[in-house]
Amino acid sequence: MSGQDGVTELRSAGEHGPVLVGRGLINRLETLLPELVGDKVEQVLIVHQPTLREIAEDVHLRLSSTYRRALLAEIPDAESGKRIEVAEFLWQILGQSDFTRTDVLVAIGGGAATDLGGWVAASWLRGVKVVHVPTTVLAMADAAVGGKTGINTNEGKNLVGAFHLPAGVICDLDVLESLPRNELVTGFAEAVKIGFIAEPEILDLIDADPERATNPASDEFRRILELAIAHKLEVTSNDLTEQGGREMLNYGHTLGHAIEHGERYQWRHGAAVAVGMAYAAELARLSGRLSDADADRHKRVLELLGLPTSYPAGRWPTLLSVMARDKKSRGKLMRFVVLDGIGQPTIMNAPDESVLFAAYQEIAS
Ligand SMILES: NC(=O)c1ccc[n+]([C@@H]2O[C@H](COP(=O)([O-])OP(=O)(O)OC[C@H]3O[C@@H](n4cnc5c(N)ncnc54)[C@H](O)[C@@H]3O)[C@@H](O)[C@H]2O)c1
Ligand SMILES: O=C(O)C(=O)C[C@@H](O)[C@H](O)[C@H](O)COP(=O)(O)O
Ligand SMILES: [Zn+2]
Repeated sequence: MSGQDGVTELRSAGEHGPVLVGRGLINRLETLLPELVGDKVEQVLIVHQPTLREIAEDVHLRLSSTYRRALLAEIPDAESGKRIEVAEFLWQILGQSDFTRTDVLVAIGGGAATDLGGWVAASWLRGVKVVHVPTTVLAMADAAVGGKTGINTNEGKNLVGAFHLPAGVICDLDVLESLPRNELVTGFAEAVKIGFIAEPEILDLIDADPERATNPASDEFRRILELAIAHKLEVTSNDLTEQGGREMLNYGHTLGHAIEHGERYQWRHGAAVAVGMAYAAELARLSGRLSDADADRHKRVLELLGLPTSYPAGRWPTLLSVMARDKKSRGKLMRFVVLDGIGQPTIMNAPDESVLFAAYQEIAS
């Protein structure tokens, strides 16, 4: 899939911009960005997390010579950035600089930064261009791709948002060198998710050598990343607004989001989704859909990576009430993504509360 300069360009049939994967890409942003957004742009707003300050300042310098004005905005880290107050701060900057529909927002950071940046771009003037520069494994493999954007509210995760496709996504593998191991591994959970719902090759690569699979310098890591991106692009280009196939990308998220909410967002999204997948596997196994071997494979692969697969027994009543707010619910009916086999995701409609509880007991610690 790689081009001559070592850059892979992944594209989808729809209006999603290209996803570039390679090295040294951020150092070429002043030439890459105009290729993605055209030549009408006068202003850019670069939004970044505190951990990416040095990189963002360098990008700011580069883009200041390309555009009439480059603005730089630092947002609070992680989930504290996905809040309405932070969006208001960015809207204020956009308003005070007369940011127009021909201008572009560049979001640099993990999934929290691309979710917030994407949503501010979606809402400003009802939609300005956004280019994502994801800097975590999770954001490269999942969050920056596919156009889901949003923020949290006190009641739950991502409850406010919009579908807004990026004009491009730039995955510079060099930036992963500074990523702490825990961030790398928890972010990997979303690639594992794609492995279970559609691309078992990802699981085979992890089984064969988990160290190499999670090493951003290895061919295996790049293969996994590109498989995950390509799958997400394909699914979301067929179903941007989650009327059908896209729901499968929510595997492990019904319980996962409830755990994040219950933990006041001190758990990483990927870690919560790992527990959520272990739970969904038990739900499918107890319902006679998934074999014991395939359910056990969830636990094995996740634990090989050092991801959690259990959660305290006493939390069930709260988790159940938060799960009811999941976006897949229809009225009072809860819906879960489960597997009929590896690579065969489907929706389980309105499961009985007794089976939901029984599955939880299988993962309860
Ligand atoms: N829109 C989607 O389709 C989608 C998909 C998956 C997840 N998400 C969202 O993404 C978020 C999780 O993303 P995340 O795991 O990337 O979390 P994150 O954005 O909170 O980043 C995790 C941590 O890593 C730091 N960091 C980022 N890049 C770094 C780097 N290169 N070096 C050192 N530190 C770095 C960040 O500052 C932060 O502290 C959640 O809010 C989740 O809901 C969205
Ligand atoms: O892109 C999607 O669709 C997904 O569900 C990907 C998920 O990994 C991601 O965490 C997403 O933000 C969850 O969406 P939500 O609609 O359940 O908030
Ligand atoms: Zn997710």
